[in-house]
Amino acid sequence: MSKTIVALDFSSKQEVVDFLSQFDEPVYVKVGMELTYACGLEIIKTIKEMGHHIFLDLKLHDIPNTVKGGMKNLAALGVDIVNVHAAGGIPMMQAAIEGLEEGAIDGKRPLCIAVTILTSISQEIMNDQLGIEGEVIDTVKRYAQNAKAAGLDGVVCSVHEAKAIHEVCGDDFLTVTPGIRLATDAKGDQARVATPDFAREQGCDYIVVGRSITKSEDPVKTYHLIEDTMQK
Ligand SMILES: O=C(O)c1cc(=O)[nH]c(=O)n1[C@@H]1O[C@H](COP(=O)(O)O)[C@@H](O)[C@H]1O
Repeated sequence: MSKTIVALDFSSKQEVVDFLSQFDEPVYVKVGMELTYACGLEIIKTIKEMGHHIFLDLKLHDIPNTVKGGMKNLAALGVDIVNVHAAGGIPMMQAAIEGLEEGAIDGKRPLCIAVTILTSISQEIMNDQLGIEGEVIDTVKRYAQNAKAAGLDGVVCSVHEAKAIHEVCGDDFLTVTPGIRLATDAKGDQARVATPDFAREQGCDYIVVGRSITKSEDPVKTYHLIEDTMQK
């Protein structure tokens, strides 16, 4: 199974089809709000028909009853992973699982993971703007433990927290890590970044890579370079 999830942050179906047509193997892709708001959930069907795995990244964050209803409907799409914000609290995350179980096709629900502290959030932003005291790693660990207590399958975190999360939540608890940059890439809007090499060393289960692949001159070649690094 591929360990690289490619973020399809595009605004049209044509861009998605053109991008994926370059690959002659199944790719694990992430469909987020940009693509969903442009194309609707119909795009899931298109990507599934092309044979790819899908992480549907809609980051649900609302009261438990609303998240439960939302997840019940998402479960019917047959995607592989969905997510919520851990900041919604344990009852909201439990409701997400209940909704997924109710809506599951053939009794098999998608994996559900919780976004901890976004990789675009620095230590300073977390302390000074969000008003959360202490170190980022401690908040991320606490959110991960909440996610595990609620019955989720893993978290989204930065590479820098993956090892600590496996230590407190176990090796089976998934760490999905965006904020991936090649050594030559600019950080852009991300704050807590790391290379694929470091992600492998830290034991990340999956890395999420967007612009380093989608905006590269040869996306297929860059994808394989990154995936080979993860599989070393
Ligand atoms: O949930 C996510 O996927 C996510 C969480 C997070 O903390 N940081 C983060 O960057 N992401 C997503 O990961 C992708 C990163 O894109 P690039 O920065 O272009 O590699 C984007 O689609 C983000 O929405």
